[in-house]
Amino acid sequence: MPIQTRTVANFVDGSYVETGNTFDVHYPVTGQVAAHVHEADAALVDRAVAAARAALDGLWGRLTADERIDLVIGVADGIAQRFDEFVEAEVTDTGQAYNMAKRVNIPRGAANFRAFAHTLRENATEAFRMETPDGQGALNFGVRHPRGVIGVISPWNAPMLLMTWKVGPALAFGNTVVVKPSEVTPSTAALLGQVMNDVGVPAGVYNVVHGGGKVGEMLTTHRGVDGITFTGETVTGSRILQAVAPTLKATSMEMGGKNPGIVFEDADLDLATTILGRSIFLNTGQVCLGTERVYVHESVFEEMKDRLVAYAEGLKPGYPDEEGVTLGPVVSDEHRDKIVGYYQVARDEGAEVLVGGGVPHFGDERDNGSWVEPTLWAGLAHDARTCREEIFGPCAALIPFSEEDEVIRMANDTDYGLSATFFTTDVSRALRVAPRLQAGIIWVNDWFLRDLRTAFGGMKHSGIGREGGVHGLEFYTETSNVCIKI
Ligand SMILES: NC(=O)C1=CN([C@@H]2O[C@H](COP(=O)(O)OP(=O)(O)OC[C@H]3O[C@@H](n4cnc5c(N)ncnc54)[C@H](O)[C@@H]3O)[C@@H](O)[C@H]2O)C=CC1
Ligand SMILES: O=C(O)/C=C/C=C(\O)C(=O)O
Repeated sequence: MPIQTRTVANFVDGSYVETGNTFDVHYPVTGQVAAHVHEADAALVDRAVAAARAALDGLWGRLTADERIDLVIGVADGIAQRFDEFVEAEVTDTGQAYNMAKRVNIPRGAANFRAFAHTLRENATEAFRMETPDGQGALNFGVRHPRGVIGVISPWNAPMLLMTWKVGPALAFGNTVVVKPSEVTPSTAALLGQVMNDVGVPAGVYNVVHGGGKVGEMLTTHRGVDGITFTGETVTGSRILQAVAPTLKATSMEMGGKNPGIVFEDADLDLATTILGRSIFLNTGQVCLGTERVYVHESVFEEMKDRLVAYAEGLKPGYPDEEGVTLGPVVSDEHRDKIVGYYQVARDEGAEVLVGGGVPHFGDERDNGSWVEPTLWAGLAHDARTCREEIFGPCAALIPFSEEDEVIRMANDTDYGLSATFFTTDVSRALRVAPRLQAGIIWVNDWFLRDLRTAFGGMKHSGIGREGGVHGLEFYTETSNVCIKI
């Protein structure tokens, strides 16, 4: 499928800005150039931050909450109106199947604006009446203020979903934003600028600057930025925390994972196979919540092994628009090389390769793309690098266990703590095990079921802070307490 090469510009103060200094984005299916992207420089980042500040102090900051919420809901409608353009941009940047972009990533982009518009409408601040020595009392109540100019730094694996997951609440709660999308997948963030103009969001509320870590750092160190919300790798998050320290910015950090899946002996194995198969291989394993360690009770280990291998063998790699395609490329050659490097590490660590382990050969233009085989291993020690380090590819290690306490210990024995998924038909076990797992999100008998009103974030090296529903208010607003003596 030939694709059209696009030009992707920055979006600052309501207008697209080309800098003339471009870098290329590649279509991972075939390696073709998908876009020429205009990289921002420090002067443009300054302009974006100044525009965001001016909007905050200007019309946007003066809107009533209802007026603002109407505009935020308008953005969701505007995404729906340009649905096909967003799908096309997402598919050509990531190589993911049209089905996935159409059913998951672009609709969630719109939902992220609607959900937080409702959060603001439906949640009051606290109020406490207190006693005073004169017997008259006093009334305390909270007043929320937007935090200010928010720098949004987002990754490439679900570009539209993860970028709007930050922009939706930021705008709903009254902030303005400067977004630095991943340099690998910049197109949907740029297109969203068009929607902002379509629906009448004032200039300067939403800004986008393109580039890699250097441009991200211009935001994290900028004195005009009040908060940084980040999704990406843990090592990048750590760098960002160091960079923000001198200017004392608030941060919200969503980072990497090495998520366990557990199959107890009483699990419904059909269900466990289908859900775990999805959790390991969806989006070619590039989902932060996906499973990379599968612990299976020894009594059903061989059966689950065969079932998951059959699942992997049944995946259909193909073009994004091919009927029934269930596996795409990974996002870039660089990421493919990282995954293939781990495939070698696994072999060096003595893994039995149950399926995959290499790079597929198609005999056509896709051999210039960024493909890897879906891969499962057995025979790895629980503390092998393959079982400890985030790979972020279509792969997982299968590890047997015999006791409940043992598997909880192994599941928690990691630097990360983003998600955990387990399968059991025993309600008592579900209630007993779930609270003992050290993860921000725990699913029982399902995976990636998301209610946007719930807390989302990671423990340990997977994150600092929670977003979602009212939890995002902690980061996107600041509360003053007003105490009135009666
Ligand atoms: N916890 C969560 O909710 C999620 C976490 N992730 C994690 O994201 C990672 C995959 O995304 P990647 O794009 O590879 O992450 P990454 O950390 O390489 O890049 C993320 C963003 O940070 C920017 N960046 C890089 N260096 C920077 C610096 N020094 N200062 C400021 N910005 C900088 C990048 O340009 C990009 O926009 C995985 O580790 C995955 O687990 C992905 C989705 C959700
Ligand atoms: O549902 C969320 O808020 C986060 C979802 C994460 C992904 O879709 C991903 O990492 O691919």
